[in-house]
Amino acid sequence: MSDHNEPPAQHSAPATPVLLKAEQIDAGPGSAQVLRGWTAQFPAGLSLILGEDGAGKTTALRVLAGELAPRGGRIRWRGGPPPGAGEVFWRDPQEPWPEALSPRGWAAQLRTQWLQWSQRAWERHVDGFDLQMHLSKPMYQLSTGGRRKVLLAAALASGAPLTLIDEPVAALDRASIDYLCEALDEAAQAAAEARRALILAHYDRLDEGLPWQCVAVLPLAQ
Ligand SMILES: Nc1ncnc2c1ncn2[C@@H]1O[C@H](COP(=O)(O)OP(=O)(O)OP(=O)(O)O)[C@@H](O)[C@H]1O
Repeated sequence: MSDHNEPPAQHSAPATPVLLKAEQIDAGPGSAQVLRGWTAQFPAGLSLILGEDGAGKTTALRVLAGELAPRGGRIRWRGGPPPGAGEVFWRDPQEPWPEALSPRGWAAQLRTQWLQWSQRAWERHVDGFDLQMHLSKPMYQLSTGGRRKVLLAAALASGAPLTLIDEPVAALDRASIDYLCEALDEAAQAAAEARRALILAHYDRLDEGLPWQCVAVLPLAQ
């Protein structure tokens, strides 16, 4: 980007080698153009896409996940083409759940799908988010916060090379937010060591103590 009036797309430079790059991405849902020339670099460990409501956080995650094709620009993963579906853990929290799928049933599916799935981590997060009593219920019977916690527990247990999480604390109670921050702190270290990228999108930094490797700022009305 050569326009000197444009706000910086990258708030802090990654401290370790870059795993994932978004280069000059133009994209948006439907006919909307939400991202214009979006450029960001994500290293191993924990990173944040930071932006206000409507800034394009979900759009950015969908592009990184390969769910939404950009109209311009490109995604690079480990120096090559974009990550394949088998490398990315991503589920739009707004997406409806299959009828009759329970958290336990979903975890059983994910265990076969993700080589690095940690059953121990899943069970710990189930306890940490107080999900035990909901494990056998269909997802649609859980509250919005309950479904969000299941999604977080699964994302953090997946061990996927690239894990993308949208609006992590939406509809969460205080105790669950505290547990999430502890779990993220631990997951950040594990991801950095295993050279995996864990990327969240949110409107603030959640907890100043979290070891953000990179904070990519999405300005409103790019
Ligand atoms: N299908 C669509 N067609 C047109 N515009 C859309 C569509 N879906 C979303 N938008 C608009 O695109 C903009 C960016 O949406 P996006 O969901 O990526 O932003 P966000 O930062 O995640 O914000 P929020 O947290 O409000 O969802 C918003 O203004 C939204 O209203």
